[in-house]
Amino acid sequence: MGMTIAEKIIAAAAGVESVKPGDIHTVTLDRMMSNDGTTHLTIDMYHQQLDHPAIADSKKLVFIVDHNVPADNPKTAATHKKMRDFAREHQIDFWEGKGVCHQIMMEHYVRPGELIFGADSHTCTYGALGAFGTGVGCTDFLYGMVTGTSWLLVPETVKFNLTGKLRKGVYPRDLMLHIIGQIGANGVNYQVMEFSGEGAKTLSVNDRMVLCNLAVEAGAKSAIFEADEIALSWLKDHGRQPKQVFTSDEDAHYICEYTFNLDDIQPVVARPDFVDDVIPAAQACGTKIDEAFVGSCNNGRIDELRVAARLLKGRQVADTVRFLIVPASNDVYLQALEEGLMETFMEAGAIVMNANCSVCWGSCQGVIGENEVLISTGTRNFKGRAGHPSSKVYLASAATVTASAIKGFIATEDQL
Ligand SMILES: CC(C)[C@H](C(=O)O)[C@@H](O)C(=O)O
Ligand code: SF4
Repeated sequence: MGMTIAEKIIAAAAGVESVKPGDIHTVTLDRMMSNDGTTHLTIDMYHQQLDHPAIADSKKLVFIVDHNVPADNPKTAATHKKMRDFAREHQIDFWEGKGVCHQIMMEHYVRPGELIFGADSHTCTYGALGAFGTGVGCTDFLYGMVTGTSWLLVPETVKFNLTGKLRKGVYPRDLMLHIIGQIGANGVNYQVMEFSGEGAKTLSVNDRMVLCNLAVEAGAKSAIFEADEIALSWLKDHGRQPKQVFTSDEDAHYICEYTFNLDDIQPVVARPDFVDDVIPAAQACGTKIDEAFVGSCNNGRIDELRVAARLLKGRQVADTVRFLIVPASNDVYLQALEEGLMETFMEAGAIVMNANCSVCWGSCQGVIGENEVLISTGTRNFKGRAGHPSSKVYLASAATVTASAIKGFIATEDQL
């Protein structure tokens, strides 16, 4: 029986010839990332429950402060200090205020064929480069930190065959929200979403990140694209070589297969409070909004900033709306500066913030008040995600978010 890309990565990490879904293996981790959401808890466990043993390989560890940065109160300042001190003591790569963890990982670390654990659910993003990334809790992270290994139950793989090409005015974000709407928030629980087909070839690494990143919102253990020439040339541009490039065998086993024709996708929104409550954006048009947000590890890259700038050029953000634009990293920020996008944002009356999770995380910047409505390119829209429990979050593409910020109510770009 052949193997899928994910199975081949796990087999290599386990040092065995082959694996199959349902097997449990001990795997060697290529890289581990943890952010300020939970690293302080891992460090506490390390000191209190393990009596501070040696770290297996600190060169494989990356700590990133991105969720509440700069610190917004003494409690988060203390968690950051704990991370900073620990990273210094153990020579761990440490990033603070330079961008959202997954964006930093993609720009600087991830390589095709790697097995990467992150103490963050959207670690599945790394599949855009043909790596197996998955989110773990603090206990598993700590175990990996001190042993360099972990256990892994080999997941089933689901094939997503993509055909056609997205039409003008339709974005990868619409495609992925549409897919989640179709398969549901539990659609691929503990399974790998493998994207392939001629439609996959029309997607850039940025586009693939949008798809892989949101996979966990359908319950996925991981998500992956084959590291093809598009991924390899992106990697080369970023000064890295693959660890190993894997392709799925002809006779690999898939638990099921779906086909999505990209030509059929239209702009959509996910309604509050469920990511899989997806409807055509046209049906939500007219809903009054208080805040709009372009940013996050899902949708805060240069592509989305360019879309926002294109629509904002010569227009103004509605008086009744706060429009937050937050680059996913400083590299994205610098690129936007170079292209003059920041001027367009400022002239239009948007609020540009430092690279961080911002209101996607909903505990630091831009939180929304009682009964307020946010339209967001963030990852989640459950009750209270962006602020007050009575507030509401619609998820949409950067184009729909920007058009809505200009109009003051949910609108699509063709309505401008
Ligand atoms: C803080 C972190 C553990 C959390 C996650 O795991 O995803 C956050 O990034 C989120 O998006 O909700
Ligand atoms: S941007 Fe949002 S989804 Fe991504 S890591 Fe930050 S809080 Fe989590």
